[in-house]
Amino acid sequence: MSEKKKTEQTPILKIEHMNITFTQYDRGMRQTELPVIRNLDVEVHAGEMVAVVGSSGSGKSLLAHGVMGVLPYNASMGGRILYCGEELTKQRIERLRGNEIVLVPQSIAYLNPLMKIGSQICKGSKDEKVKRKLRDIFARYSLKPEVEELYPFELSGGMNRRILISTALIEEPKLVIADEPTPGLDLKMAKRAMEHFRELADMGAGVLVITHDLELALETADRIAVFYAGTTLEEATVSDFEREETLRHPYSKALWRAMPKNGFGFVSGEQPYVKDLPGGCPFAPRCGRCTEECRKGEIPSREIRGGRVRCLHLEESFAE
Ligand SMILES: Nc1ncnc2c1ncn2[C@@H]1O[C@H](COP(=O)(O)OP(=O)(O)OP(=O)(O)O)[C@@H](O)[C@H]1O
Ligand code: NI
Repeated sequence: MSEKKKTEQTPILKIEHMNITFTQYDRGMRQTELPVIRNLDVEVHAGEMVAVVGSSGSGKSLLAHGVMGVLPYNASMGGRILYCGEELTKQRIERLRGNEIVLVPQSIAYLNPLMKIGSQICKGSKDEKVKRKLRDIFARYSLKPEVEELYPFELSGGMNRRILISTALIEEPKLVIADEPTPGLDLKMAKRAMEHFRELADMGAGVLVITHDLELALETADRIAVFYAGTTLEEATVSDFEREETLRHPYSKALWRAMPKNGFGFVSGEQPYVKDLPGGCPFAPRCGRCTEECRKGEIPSREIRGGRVRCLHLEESFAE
């Protein structure tokens, strides 16, 4: 699909200024607020596969759960989620969840331990069409037909992971959100799963894959949202990742340098825990370009060369 056509269409999913905050009580029963996701924007169009790439604990699963309407009771969410141009209200997501909008959850603990694999995936359906689709999916993921009659505890972790993916993909979803769908899979299976998501996008669905594996994402996705400490620092096309110079944010550039083919570059320091988040840019404490300005207030998201970025130093780095 051409870039132009893409921007003219209403996105399947549009997340605007998403905030997710936990309310906690400390020992003195004092209430504290823990802002885990702040001001996050992401868009997914029909026919597009977007990968949200971020490290552990950055809030990726919460982003998925926020869209699916399954946040824990002590979390509150702000901002707007639009599905096909209309607000995705609680009632609407409850209706669409599991059919038009599917989640591939991060943990295989989401499988029902008391239900045989076959009926679990087909959700009890006896429909011949569903059964045929199940057989196709099994063949694709190298699962023998006998597996249908087994329970999750009888399968290995990697097999259960494939079952989890199959459970979501037996539907004909318009929007797929996959939360770390590949851990525990060998490289061949991981690639097969990503290619399966790619196919769903090519058939017209919007696909949002959440992962920490940038390299795998670059092989299959169209765009990458670089996620760090609860927000997106950059949205770039996959081709922007071919060279360090075409990337916009210093953190994305650091991720680029850390890829094996680019020399395993190392950036010192750690992603801050939400409680200790500095004001301003969350990457500031680790950034070579950081100035006083970066540590003050919110860094606005700006559009530059067809992507988006939150960084104050663009003018000098892109004087070209
Ligand atoms: N119920 C909760 N109460 C308080 N804090 C929570 C709760 N659930 C998650 N968090 C915090 O929110 C942050 C983000 O969690 P989340 O599971 O979304 O991270 P993630 O990016 O998916 O990590 P991983 O790669 O390990 O799956 C973490 O720092 C976690 O401690
Ligand atoms: Ni997670």
